[in-house]
Amino acid sequence: MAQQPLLSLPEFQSVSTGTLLVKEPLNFWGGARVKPKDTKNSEPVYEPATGRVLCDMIPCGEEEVDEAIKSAHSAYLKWSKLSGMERARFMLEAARIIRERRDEIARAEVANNGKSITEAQVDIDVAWQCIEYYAGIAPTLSGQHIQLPGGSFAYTRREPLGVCVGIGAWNYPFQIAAWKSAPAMACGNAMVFKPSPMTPVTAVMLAEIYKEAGVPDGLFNVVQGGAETGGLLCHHPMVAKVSFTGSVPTGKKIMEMAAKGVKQVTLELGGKSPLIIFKDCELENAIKGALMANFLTQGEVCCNGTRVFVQREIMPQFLEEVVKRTKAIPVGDPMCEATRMGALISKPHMEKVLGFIKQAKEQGAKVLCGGEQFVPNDPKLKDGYFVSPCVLDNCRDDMTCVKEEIFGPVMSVLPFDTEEEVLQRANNTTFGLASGVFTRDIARAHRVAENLQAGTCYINNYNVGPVEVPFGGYKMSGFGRENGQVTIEYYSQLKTVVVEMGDVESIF
Ligand SMILES: NC(=O)c1ccc[n+]([C@@H]2O[C@H](COP(=O)([O-])OP(=O)(O)OC[C@H]3O[C@@H](n4cnc5c(N)ncnc54)[C@H](O)[C@@H]3O)[C@@H](O)[C@H]2O)c1
Ligand SMILES: C[N+](C)(C)CCCC=O
Repeated sequence: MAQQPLLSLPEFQSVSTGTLLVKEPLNFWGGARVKPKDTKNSEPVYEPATGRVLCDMIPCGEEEVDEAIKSAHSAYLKWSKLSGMERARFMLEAARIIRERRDEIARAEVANNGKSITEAQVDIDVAWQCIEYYAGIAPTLSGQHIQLPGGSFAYTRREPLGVCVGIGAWNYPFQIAAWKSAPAMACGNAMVFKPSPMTPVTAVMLAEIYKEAGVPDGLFNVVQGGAETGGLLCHHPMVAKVSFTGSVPTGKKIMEMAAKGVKQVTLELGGKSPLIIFKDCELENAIKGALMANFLTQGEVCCNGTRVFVQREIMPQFLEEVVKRTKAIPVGDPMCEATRMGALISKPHMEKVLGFIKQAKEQGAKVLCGGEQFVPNDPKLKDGYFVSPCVLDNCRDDMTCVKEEIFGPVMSVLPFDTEEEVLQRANNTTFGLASGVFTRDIARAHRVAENLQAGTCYINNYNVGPVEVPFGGYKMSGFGRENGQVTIEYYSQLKTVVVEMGDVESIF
């Protein structure tokens, strides 16, 4: 196994758009970066803001996946024997290192993903907060004592699952790796993580940070690759669980593969979430909420509220203000502090998003602003994948832009008249990840939250995601949860121990 020394993270401090080239191996197991065995299936990875090649993604084959999983298993044997307090100390140290290196990691994330530096910094903050949160939970994991007749008793033990696999999407590369590894590690598991082939750069930085924090070698491993490598992970007999973030079609395949080995699965899938704005809302907040619900990370957010239902009486004021503010969103170099929207993940994805907008116009929607490829003045950004943020009016529920996940900066606005009507329309989807409601009427807010078929309902806000709060879907948006206390149940199993204090009463 060829191993490289740790990459010094501070070298990312000087990264600006168009300057980063990643040459170091991007796999990590056995406590070090590992060079790929075979470079024949390598794929270029692009910097979205410039269209320049940032690095090569070289997929791991069967032998490498097996090495990574065995490395995880040997770490699991040590890690699972530590107390929660001991595990917490390593995790808190990892959180501290991430906090200290926030800007370097954020810059690498921006170069690879294309989102604005302002958002990337928040993502890194959420990552260390998640690790800190689960470090706090690790020492509290405990079982129950149950008294039985005659002095006998039973107790339960919350035990880890073993080697867990994490498979991530490209929109929150570092954060997803933290959301999966933190609860897994708190419960005593080890993890092999596969990032999206489009964003291979930052997960390995997290692996180095865990190593520096002192966790056993092999506790958090990174294998690079796409569908084939993902399949090898899901089928491996030493894997106990797969936690997946990505699209619905891939989620179905993951479930099928995991079913063959009766492995546990968490699926965090896509969405087409409704945001309902009643005429009695505080309009300024509702407008800000609609922008937050649609334009974070260039609209590439699973829980975005992309179907914005506005009560007919306030539609003119809502549209006027939302369009004015959408037009004012600074789109451009994602490394600049003033930028609020960067570049989409890839050229094909940008073309797909523009295709949805074209189709929306053909089906009768009216583009009130944006919806075009945007070429910033800076010559180095001329080949970047920028799209101007778009507001669509005259939308109907049967249009493709209203039914399908676009995963780009496109807000579809739909009028409604009554609460009953809007609830029926909002729930008329196979997705169920998130939802939102703006109203001053407390009773209505809770009634609507109760009746929306989604894993999250935001009242008078949207897309806030504190790590203490569970996150996950209803219907085809998936199952299982990330974040919050409940996620412990998805990374552990309960053993019951029954203790007899008297003699055995046998009927034989
Ligand atoms: N609910 C959430 O938390 C959440 C968060 C982010 C993104 N998403 C969803 O993810 C989608 C966009 O991300 P994407 O394009 O990376 O999704 P994707 O499904 O194409 O890929 C996700 C991951 O699965 C891997 N993969 C693909 N085929 C596989 C297979 N056959 N076996 C094993 N692994 C396989 C990919 O390499 C990648 O790592 C959107 O639908 C979005 O809504 C959901
Ligand atoms: C925007 N949030 C709330 C951070 C969620 C991001 C998770 C998925 O794309």
